[in-house]
Amino acid sequence: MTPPLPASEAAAALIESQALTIHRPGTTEPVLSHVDFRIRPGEIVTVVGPNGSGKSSLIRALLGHMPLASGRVTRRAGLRIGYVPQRVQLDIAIPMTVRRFLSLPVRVSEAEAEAALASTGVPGLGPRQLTQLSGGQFQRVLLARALLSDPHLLVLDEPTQGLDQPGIVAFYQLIEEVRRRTGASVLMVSHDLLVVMRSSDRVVCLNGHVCCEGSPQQVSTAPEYRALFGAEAAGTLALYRHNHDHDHDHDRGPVTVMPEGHRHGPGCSADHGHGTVPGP
Ligand SMILES: Nc1ncnc2c1ncn2[C@@H]1O[C@H](COP(=O)(O)OP(=O)(O)OP(=O)(O)O)[C@@H](O)[C@H]1O
Repeated sequence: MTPPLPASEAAAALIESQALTIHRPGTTEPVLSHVDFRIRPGEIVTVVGPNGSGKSSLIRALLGHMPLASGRVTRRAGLRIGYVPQRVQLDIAIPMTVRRFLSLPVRVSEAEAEAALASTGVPGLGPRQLTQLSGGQFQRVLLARALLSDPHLLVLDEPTQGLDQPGIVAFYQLIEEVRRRTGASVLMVSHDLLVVMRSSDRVVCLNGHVCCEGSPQQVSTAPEYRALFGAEAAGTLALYRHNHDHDHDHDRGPVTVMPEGHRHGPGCSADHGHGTVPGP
């Protein structure tokens, strides 16, 4: 279990960006403009947005894996991060057992490896080849590996790519359980709009800049979100309301939208209000 933070740091962000701006390599063309972002202890925050909207770039910049054109990223001193990359990047053909994979790059004991696998619902997979795993098993092995460092923050970049609908739902349930058990915050990129709505504390809708941000309920009714996701957004909202009519959180503040003068990316409503969208 991750040790609780001192009270003085309880509300402080684990990672924060201010006016984060990234350019396409070798150009001055912005991939992300003036993004203010923060994740606090214990939160599940999901970043949504169309293909190419800069979601992965934001994650990489927050982790310090990408140079900034301007702005600032602050990570809490001593922050331990468990990273689950996009599945495609680790879909390797070289023979390797799950057990060996879990010891890369830091060697772990047999007991630690088995406990991590058990905690993500795949006990006993240690001797299996990575290439023999199903998509769902592979994602759980990736998550087990990320948990081995006892992270304060789990970062997952489209963790359910290639999974079927029941597999997606089961994976997000596991993420919520991990958060409950370890107290770790979770930052993820996802395309699974409905499941995102159900399992996140906060959703950030990105399209080269922050289009809108707030509780799932707030974002799903925001015009910026609807402009980006169209019919899919409307369907998501209907399902979200249906599933959550017992559990709406009315305490949260209003949706935050960017101040005047921010750049509109393609697909972002050009006439949305600059100011504050009232909460539900
Ligand atoms: N190494 C790179 N060189 C050049 N352009 C890049 C590089 N990495 C990202 N980009 C560009 O930056 C933009 C944002 O890419 P990014 O991968 O962050 O988007 P994304 O929202 O994660 O997309 P997807 O949903 O398709 O994964 C895209 O236009 C992409 O082509």
